[in-house]
Amino acid sequence: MLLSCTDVRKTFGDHVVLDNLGLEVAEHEVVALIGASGSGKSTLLRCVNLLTGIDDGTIHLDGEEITDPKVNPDLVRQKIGLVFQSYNLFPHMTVLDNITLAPTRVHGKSATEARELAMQWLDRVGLADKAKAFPDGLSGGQQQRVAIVRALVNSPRLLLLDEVTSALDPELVGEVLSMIRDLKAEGMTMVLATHEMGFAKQVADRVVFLDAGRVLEQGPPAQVLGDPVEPRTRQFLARIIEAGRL
Ligand SMILES: Nc1ncnc2c1ncn2[C@@H]1O[C@H](COP(=O)(O)OP(=O)(O)OP(=O)(O)O)[C@@H](O)[C@H]1O
Repeated sequence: MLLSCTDVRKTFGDHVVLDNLGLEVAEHEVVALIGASGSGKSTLLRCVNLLTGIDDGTIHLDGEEITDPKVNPDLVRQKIGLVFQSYNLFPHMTVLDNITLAPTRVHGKSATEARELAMQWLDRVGLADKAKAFPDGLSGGQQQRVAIVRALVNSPRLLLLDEVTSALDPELVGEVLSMIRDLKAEGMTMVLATHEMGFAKQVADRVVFLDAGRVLEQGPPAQVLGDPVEPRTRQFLARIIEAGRL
């Protein structure tokens, strides 16, 4: 397994957000996390990227226990890209500087190497002409693609995507989706949290339903989204259908 979360427990005060959660992700697999607001999807992604510490349990990446306090989080984050709903690009920096900042400042790459890599990626996603632009000169879809490139430039083993299409106007969702499909075709391992069941259906190999910080049900998208076993998954999907999101 590339990623193994075992008995992961995370609390905020007396609120148990991840409750002895187990999740395994194989190399090249794309896993979609679904579940009600507050079920712990974002928290799980943040714990995997070591942005949030866990109270108990372990997380292994490629056989290494990354939750071991002796592990350097910067080295782990080099192997795990995380992209947020709100892009989080630095507004005062150009697209190119946004992408090369972490590789040069944190991960020890030379400026030339980082620039070359960044330009290769921007070229691949059709944004090379935006390298010198500032984020506010880009559409939401372009900004999100830049944010994904920023995560990819370290050649991560695992890409975590937290609601990456949720802030976008519907007509811009397609370009981000198609980038993610291309990454899947190239064998990138991804875990994505989403409220968009169509997105999960289109890109995921496996859908994992989180309920109150636990994995309640998982399986192929057609099974979990089309014919779920657990009553709580059925209830959740019924609400999604009511909201017109399936
Ligand atoms: N830093 C924090 N301090 C206190 N509580 C937090 C913190 N971060 C998250 N929580 C709580 O943890 C719970 C799970 O939040 P999380 O964002 O992981 O859920 P989610 O499934 O991603 O929800 P959504 O679909 O709305 O993004 C929520 O009740 C949230 O209020």
